[in-house]
Amino acid sequence: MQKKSKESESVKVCIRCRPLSTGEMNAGHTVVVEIKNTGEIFVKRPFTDEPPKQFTFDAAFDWNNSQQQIYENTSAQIISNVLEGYNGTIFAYGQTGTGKTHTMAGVEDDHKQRGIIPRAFEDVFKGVQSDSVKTQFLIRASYLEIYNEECRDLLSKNPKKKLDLHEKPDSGVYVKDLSYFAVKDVSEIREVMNIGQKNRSVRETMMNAASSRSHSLFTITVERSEIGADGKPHIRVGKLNMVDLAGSERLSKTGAVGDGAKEAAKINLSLSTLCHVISALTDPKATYIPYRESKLTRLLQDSLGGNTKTVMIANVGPADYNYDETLNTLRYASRAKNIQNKPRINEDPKDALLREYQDEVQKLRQQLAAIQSGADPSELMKKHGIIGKQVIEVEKQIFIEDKEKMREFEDKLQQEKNDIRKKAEEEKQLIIQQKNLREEEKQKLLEELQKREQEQEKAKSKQQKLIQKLKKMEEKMIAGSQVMEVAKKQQKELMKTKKILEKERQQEEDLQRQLKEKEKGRMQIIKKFNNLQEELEFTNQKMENLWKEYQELTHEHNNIRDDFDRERNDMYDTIYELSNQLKLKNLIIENFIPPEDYKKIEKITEWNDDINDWVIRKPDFKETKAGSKRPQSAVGMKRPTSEYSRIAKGLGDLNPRYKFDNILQLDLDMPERTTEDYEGMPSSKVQQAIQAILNDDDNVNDNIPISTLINFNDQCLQDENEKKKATRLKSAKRPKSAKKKE
Ligand SMILES: Nc1ncnc2c1ncn2[C@@H]1O[C@H](COP(=O)(O)OP(=O)(O)OP(=O)(O)O)[C@@H](O)[C@H]1O
Repeated sequence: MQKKSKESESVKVCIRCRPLSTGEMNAGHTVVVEIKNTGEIFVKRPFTDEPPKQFTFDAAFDWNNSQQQIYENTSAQIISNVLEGYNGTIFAYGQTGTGKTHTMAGVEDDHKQRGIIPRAFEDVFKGVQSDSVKTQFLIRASYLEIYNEECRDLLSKNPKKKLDLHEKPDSGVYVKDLSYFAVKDVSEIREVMNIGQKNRSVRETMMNAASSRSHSLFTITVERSEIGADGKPHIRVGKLNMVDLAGSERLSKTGAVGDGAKEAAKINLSLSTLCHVISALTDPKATYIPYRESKLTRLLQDSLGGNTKTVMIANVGPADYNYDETLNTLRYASRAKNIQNKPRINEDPKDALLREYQDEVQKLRQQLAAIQSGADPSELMKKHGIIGKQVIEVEKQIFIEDKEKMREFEDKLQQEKNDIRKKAEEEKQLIIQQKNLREEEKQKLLEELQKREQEQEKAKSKQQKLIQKLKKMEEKMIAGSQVMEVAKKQQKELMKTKKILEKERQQEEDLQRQLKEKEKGRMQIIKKFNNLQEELEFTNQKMENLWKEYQELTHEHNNIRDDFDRERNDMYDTIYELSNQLKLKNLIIENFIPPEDYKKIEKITEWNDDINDWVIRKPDFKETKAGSKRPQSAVGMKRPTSEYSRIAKGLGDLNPRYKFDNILQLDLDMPERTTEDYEGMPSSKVQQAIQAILNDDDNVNDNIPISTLINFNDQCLQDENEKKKATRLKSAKRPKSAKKKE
């Protein structure tokens, strides 16, 4: 059941401007941004006499404000709301290199430079510690990124795996299969963040040495259980999203190419969808909010126009060359101020993990109590089902009295185990010393003794394991601490004072605004004039003011038109980049995918609105005709066979298609012969030489002169070569090379 709040509240929008970077200073850039502590920001168009543009936000911070001040004034309140059971979102928005990551994560090793996320960790656990001892908490963390319009789990073993978005009517949009880690203290949650950060997609760009190329979302889910007025435990669940968006970047300005350009195009597309969502939410004529057009806006759906308490921190740069981007950020931030959310406490949700957890701990306690009282724990198991089937990794702190009892019980078990061993050893010695027993009898008795000892030890070990398990599970649930009751009260007082101060500051700002309005209106009040001259002067003054106002409005109008032109050009750049990618993909399809395969794929795929992607359509079995049944394998055979093949095989047809198995037989592939056997009678000289070789050595010398023999060798070879040549020319066919497949 979710408690509905009647109040609706606007998204809180704060501005943060970083200092000029060393590079900007060296390049001679000047500061065009001025920030007042009333939440006002003035931006002056460089190299003009135009009056600076002015915007007012809930708060505005410049380079003199510390990370601590930013945290306290933008986020601290949301953390305590989350502990009460509200959903909260803090997100940093702005041009690339303006300090979003610095604001959200900051510098980990430097205590002063830590950003909102690590500071939130400390406040979450402080809040838990300062709560009542009777309140139990379960805290989980998850970390994901949206890279190139794909959701990825930064805590998964495979952080590049694409995850899908799904929606439930009661809990809204969620990421399927996203991992959650239960954490019991600040060091554990910090560890989770560090693991995730190592997996983030970061790249050096012309605007930032370590630019985030993805939107990242760190979520802390806080479940709290308290005993209500009805004496029953009630669970509230608050979810805190901390979002570091990738920065918008003009392709023409950053000169990104290749993967960088592809990333930038996707980043710009999702950010422009965010801007369209903001515009639609604040446009009274809008009938449709384009949440579904990007993964980012789907995940932020509850934070923008939903049931969440939301803070947007718009980051800007101070330098003149970023004037257009700064103005653009401020315009969208200004619109976002008008988004109305309806935050509500999430009470007793169906899928609270803490409840499951409490049930498990309860069962383990009963089991342990049964063991202590000598009852059979297996009876309890039967009664309550298998315990610990779904051990969930969570955190907690045990109640002191239980802790002591548990330690006593553990010590007792260890003592009993030692006694068993000691007793067994004594009995063993007694058996060995018995003289009236035969050796076999002794051996048998010793074996029995050892078996008994092992069984007893096993039973005790089992009990020890049960205690360990219970301890581990209880450690996953954090309980409030009584010691901190006083601190809690002080903190509450502090928050209350802060709220009052904040309210007063806002009232003061409102008054100042009203004063300015009145100043303007004062000139228009009709008053009596003493003479015509006075009336003329007044009218002239009024005309001058109106003319000034008209000029300002004309300027503003021109600037907005320029902005739209610029935005349109950026969109053209993005479209150009996407068209290039499309052309490349078409080229690959046309040249490397057979048209029939392409058609087949096209026929079976469809667009899925839920996951915003193409999917293979599920076959509609009703539409397709019931196909013939797959034939059964012939008895004793490896594959199905038909009557025809049986007959063919029976008639001795060796065609492999009639075989009963799929064994492929390949005969040895012999090379084609290209020589010919010698034919005809050899010449007389050759015959003589052969004869000479066949005869005895002595005879050779007698019948053939040595020169002849020498000549024979040459001549013989010559004859043979010529013959071979002739034969080759006549008969040898050069083997043909394999035909190239078309
Ligand atoms: N308030 C600040 N004080 C000092 N340095 C800052 C401040 N804000 C940002 N920086 C510095 O400016 C640089 C860019 O900041 P960061 O990476 O946070 O920008 P980003 O908006 O997250 O950029 P991208 O969108 O490209 O990821 C970093 O070197 C960071 O340390």
